Amino acid sequence: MAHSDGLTLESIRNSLIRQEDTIIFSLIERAKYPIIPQLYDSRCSVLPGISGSLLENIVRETEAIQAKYGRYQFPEEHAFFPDNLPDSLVPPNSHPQVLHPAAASININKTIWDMYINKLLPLIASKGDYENHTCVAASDLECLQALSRRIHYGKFVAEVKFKDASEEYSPAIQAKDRDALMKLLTFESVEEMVKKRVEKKAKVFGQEVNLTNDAGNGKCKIDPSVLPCLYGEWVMPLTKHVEVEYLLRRLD
Ligand SMILES: C=C(O[C@@H]1C=C(C(=O)O)C=C[C@H]1O)C(=O)O
Repeated sequence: MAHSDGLTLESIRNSLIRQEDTIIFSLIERAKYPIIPQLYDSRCSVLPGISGSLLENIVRETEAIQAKYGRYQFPEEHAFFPDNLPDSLVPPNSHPQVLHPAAASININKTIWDMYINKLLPLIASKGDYENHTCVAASDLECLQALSRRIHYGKFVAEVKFKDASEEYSPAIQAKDRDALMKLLTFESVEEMVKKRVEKKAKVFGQEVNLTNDAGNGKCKIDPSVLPCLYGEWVMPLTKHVEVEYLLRRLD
């Protein structure tokens, strides 16, 4: 069903499908590098007088620049270090506001950061060193932003689902019944398809391309089985967590 804002569940799902490509390509890029423990450890900071890990500092400062130029005016973008971001110099964008204003209070980037560093990275890279730590941090930031955008897209998914069936969602929202909301918004068959598709995409995007053998030589730049695991254990549950959090505030 199309709403006055033009959103449909199908258009939202198409965006999630396209975002899979971004996530998988960014992970393939990140898998070129090792895990450099000093990058993530605040005790190993090489920056005199500055606290926090190198990755934290690079992310915080990159976000400050991007905030100045308007990145966080868009409701699908969420900063990892939202406190004390500079104001945007760019005039507010004129996109119609689709989400309930309470959406702005939902940011689960701390959880996404921990999942990425502690659970996901060890599945795609092993410990080692690489001279240019900043390059690796920039690659981490690409992955983090792609995952964050996808997971917080749950707000849009929830908005459309609510508009499509407000009479079913409203009583569960009023009763603050998280389990009932989770049940209403879950589509297991869609989740199974997502897991199969991301595995296939990792196989296709990660294959060696050469001119003599179209199918590549079976080598893959990233283990494709990581993808259904990443999506099944973290990306989809966290997206649904965002959906529930949004719905709980939808009638405020
Ligand atoms: C995002 C949706 O909501 C839920 C979460 C899904 C996901 O994160 O991919 C898939 C199906 C649903 O269980 C959806 O219905 O498309």
